[in-house]
Amino acid sequence: MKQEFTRIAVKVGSNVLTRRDGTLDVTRMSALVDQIAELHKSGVEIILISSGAVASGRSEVHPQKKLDSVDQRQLFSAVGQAKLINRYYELFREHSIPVGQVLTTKESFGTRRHYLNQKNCMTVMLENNVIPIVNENDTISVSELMFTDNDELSGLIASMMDAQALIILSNIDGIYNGSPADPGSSVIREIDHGKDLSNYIQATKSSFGRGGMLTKTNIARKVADEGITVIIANGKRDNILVDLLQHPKETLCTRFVPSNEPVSSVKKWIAHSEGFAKGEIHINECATEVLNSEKAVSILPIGITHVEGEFEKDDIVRIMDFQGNQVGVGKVNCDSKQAQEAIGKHGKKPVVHYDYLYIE
Ligand SMILES: Nc1ncnc2c1ncn2[C@@H]1O[C@H](COP(=O)(O)OP(=O)(O)O)[C@@H](O)[C@H]1O
Ligand SMILES: N[C@@H](CCC(=O)OP(=O)(O)O)C(=O)O
Repeated sequence: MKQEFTRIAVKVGSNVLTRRDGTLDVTRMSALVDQIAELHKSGVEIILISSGAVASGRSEVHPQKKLDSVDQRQLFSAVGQAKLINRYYELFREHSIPVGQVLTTKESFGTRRHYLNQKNCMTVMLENNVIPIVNENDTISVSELMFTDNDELSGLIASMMDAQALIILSNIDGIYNGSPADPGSSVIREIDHGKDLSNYIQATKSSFGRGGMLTKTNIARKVADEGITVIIANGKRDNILVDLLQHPKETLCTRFVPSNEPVSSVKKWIAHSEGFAKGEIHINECATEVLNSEKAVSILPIGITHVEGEFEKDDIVRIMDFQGNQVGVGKVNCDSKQAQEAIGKHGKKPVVHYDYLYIE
């Protein structure tokens, strides 16, 4: 059967993989592995981003004394990740599919070089028919060095690997147009660009999840803007992955319509690099206007009102409009001192070139 996608990233949330008591749901894992194996055999390249390390480690160790949240996460994930990958290894082996483990950190996306190293690693895995299984390296990612959650990580991976679709599997059928607990609300089937969803999303999240629906929605929108279809669906439903690909119209989920404007690889990296921003470039009203137009424009010194923070050439900065709202992210062409000196001057080189500018 002809499929819409030939390369997909699949993110499986903690809740899909754990039972109510926090133990690893091996039956569910096995069902998902069977589906991934079926798609893999039909020619779809798959990158799996799997949560579940902390949840699966929790039932294995029983600390003598009370641990703080960081210690708990480090201890449980160290034990749980080994258990998780071991399970995947055994389950995929039944289908004669080799898998490889990729543990990453937010910092590993900070420089273009690290980014490309990771991309190369996963590309070579796919070329050799190995399914990459990605998770955050929770043992060394602490507080500000952490991803918001694995939804954020999955967005980065889908974008970096030029996936055609990102499928986020959670314990819910999609984004509801009200409280999911309210019988009157239903799943929004399709979300177009620019639709404001903030009224629908509740702050609640499932018992083992980290970010909740809000991060899922923000990530989904960003990734869809880069031309990648994003699907949020229920990983606990039988055959969900195969159904999503083979019977997309009949399968319940929320689908973010992708933008059809191509985004370059560098811009995709910049789009997800906001967390590494070293400073801010504030622009005036006129520059804000042109930036929001359809034109391809760079940030020139003439449109800059002030510069905040200290940065080096090639660092990531936030672009702020005349009202102080963030409108984009870019890679600077000079350091903060040179940018400062050039403010308001005509005929100078761009501080952020269009090729390295991502407007949100
Ligand atoms: N409008 C909404 N539609 C669907 N789910 C929502 C909505 N608002 C809040 N949620 C909550 O988001 C949860 C899913 O996010 P999360 O707990 O992070 O899951 P995961 O562990 O799969 O990443 C749902 O179980 C639900 O409780
Ligand atoms: N890296 C963590 C994932 C935590 C997380 O983001 O969970 P989720 O919100 O379920 O995707 C783990 O493996 O336990």
